Amino acid sequence: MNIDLPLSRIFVIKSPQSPFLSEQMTQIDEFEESEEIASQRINSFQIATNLFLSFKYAGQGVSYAFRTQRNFRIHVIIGSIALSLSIYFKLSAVACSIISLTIALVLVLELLNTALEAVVDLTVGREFHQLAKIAKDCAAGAVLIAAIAALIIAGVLLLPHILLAFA
Ligand SMILES: Nc1ncnc2c1ncn2[C@@H]1O[C@H](COP(=O)(O)OP(=O)(O)OP(=O)(O)O)[C@@H](O)[C@H]1O
Repeated sequence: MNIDLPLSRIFVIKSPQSPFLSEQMTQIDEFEESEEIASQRINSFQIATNLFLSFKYAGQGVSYAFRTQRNFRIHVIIGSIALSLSIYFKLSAVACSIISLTIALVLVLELLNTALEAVVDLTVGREFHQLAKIAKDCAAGAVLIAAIAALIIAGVLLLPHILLAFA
């Protein structure tokens, strides 16, 4: 059995009465051809020709998020405080690694949220679109969930040390 069969094709085969069957099959074939062309990124704007330039543009992305996104700055500040406290209280290597990973997760999702917002704005501009709302709300929701998880983890690992220091 061919397990690589696209879901859309399985759906079409299982619906022989579909009036759009041949049209859908043509669309799928065209899509597969265009996907091959797209994978070569012939029409893409490619200027990062070496590793150094790739790092430079990645750095510009982080810098853009820091300059323009208030939430990103807040997460960087809270993350830095949490990491400093982990070092100050001499938390174990495992605990420090877990805190670092949760901070990274929040920042990574914040960057992806910013990227998605840019792509949505590029696509729909100032027009209201229900799908644009879903895309932006879900991306923001992903950041929120990661931030709550980070707070819980920081609370579990750091709070006992903070309370002891003030006791
Ligand atoms: N084109 C659109 N169509 C429909 N709803 C939209 C559209 N653009 C934004 N929204 C709604 O407005 C909300 C805020 O969008 P906006 O682009 O201002 O993000 P933001 O305030 O920069 O978000 P964040 O704080 O996550 O960076 C979205 O979560 C969405 O509900």
